[in-house]
Amino acid sequence: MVDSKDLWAGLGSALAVIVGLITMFLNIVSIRLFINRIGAFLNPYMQITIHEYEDDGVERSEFFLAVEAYLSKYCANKVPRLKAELSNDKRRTHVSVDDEQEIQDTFTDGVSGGATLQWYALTVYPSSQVIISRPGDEKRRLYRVSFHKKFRAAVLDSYLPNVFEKGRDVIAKNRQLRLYSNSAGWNTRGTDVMTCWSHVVFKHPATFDTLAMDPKVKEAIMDDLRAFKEGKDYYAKVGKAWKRGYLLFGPPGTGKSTMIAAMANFLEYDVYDLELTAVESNSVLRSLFIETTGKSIIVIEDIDRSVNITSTSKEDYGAKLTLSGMLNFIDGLWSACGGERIIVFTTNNKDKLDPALIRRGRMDRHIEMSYCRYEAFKMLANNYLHIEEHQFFELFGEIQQLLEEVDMSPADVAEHLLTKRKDTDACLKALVVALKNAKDDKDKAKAKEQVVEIHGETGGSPS
Ligand SMILES: Nc1ncnc2c1ncn2[C@@H]1O[C@H](COP(=O)(O)OP(=O)(O)OP(=O)(O)O)[C@@H](O)[C@H]1O
Ligand SMILES: [Mg+2]
Repeated sequence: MVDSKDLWAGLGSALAVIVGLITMFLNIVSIRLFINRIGAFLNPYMQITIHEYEDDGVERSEFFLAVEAYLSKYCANKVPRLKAELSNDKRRTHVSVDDEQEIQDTFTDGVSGGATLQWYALTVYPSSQVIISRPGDEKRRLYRVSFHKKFRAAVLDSYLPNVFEKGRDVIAKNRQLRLYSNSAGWNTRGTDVMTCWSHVVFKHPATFDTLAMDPKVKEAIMDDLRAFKEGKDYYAKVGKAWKRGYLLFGPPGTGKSTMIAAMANFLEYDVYDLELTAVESNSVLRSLFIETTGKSIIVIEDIDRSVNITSTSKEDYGAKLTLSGMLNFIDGLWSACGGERIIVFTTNNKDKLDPALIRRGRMDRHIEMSYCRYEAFKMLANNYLHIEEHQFFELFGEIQQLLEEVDMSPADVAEHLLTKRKDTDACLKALVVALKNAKDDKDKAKAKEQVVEIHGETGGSPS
């Protein structure tokens, strides 16, 4: 039999040992913490880490991607090793700083003076016990930046936001432009038809250099677009949504669609080509609009023909897509959806449009695309045939005179310049013949009109 006193004594000493061990452990931990703290206190440098994935482990961090783009663009010449990968669409190569490297960057801040920062591109591998459930989980990349503590505020308040901003600009520049169009399709369960965007790579060769029009008007449009693109602070300051509306009007073949492509290439914006006839209602229009992203041009071609949204349809309560829906689309919703969007309407008949739809403030600029006049012709001749006025002085003179009298669209002029490309002289002569024919037709039509007028006035009928 064990004596109960001995039992208690045994338990007591076991407890004392356990308490002793715990105390020792806590001491070690606190000593460690203490040492770490002293170390941190004495270490003049601090670090910030930017992980590749967001906390949810699924989405790649926008900040990480911006840092990667920033370092690749602005610091790549300072590192010995780069890596090249194919872009997602496998059409382009993408160069970035290779892993396990140190990259130095400097920055000057008015308050704290010049700072040197050390970036590290690192890859971390999870311990072997971790079960990998997703592709990409087998390694995680991160960027770590180390700098002197005295720059803490400057790095957090100005250097890192600047890296983010510049990195995002680099990403925007490198990305391929997209052309979105809306169409009706089955939803994923195959139960309902819905309207949604699909996209292809936008590759239109048109630029402002190739667009034939009055150079002064062209320059004014380019200035306007430039001011818009760089106007983020201005729009914020005056409390306006960061958007701009353009109405392009003019006869067929005068370059309205070409102008939109030139705008997209110039601004490096995506294009959303909104087909109104496929939009069943205001709410569909609204959801399509909400899905558009910033840095984009939303286009509605032939707005007068797309849908009957004149004022009369306001009263037509049966119409699902209404003028007021359109007006909301243009102004009301902008403020809710961030900014940097341009909206462009094109039409052959400006007069047919409801004034409410195109009043200034909704459509800020009305741009007339007109028939081909001499300045535009010179540009087309240069683009298509690589010729200048002085080389074909006489023919150019003749064409100049005819273009004053005859309305021919740039599309038609371009067509004549294309047909006999190898023989420049023949091309120009063919154009002169076409212009003369058009002039004859115009003169004949005019004469006929006059005859009708004269007979109309005298009450007789033309024989
Ligand atoms: N101003 C222009 N400068 C250069 N090329 C032009 C111009 N206008 C027309 N073209 C040429 O003519 C073709 C047709 O032009 P575009 O489709 O831009 O005309 P549009 O005004 O949109 O016509 P529509 O009213 O029929 O839609 C283009 O492919 C382009 O090559
Ligand atoms: Mg067009």
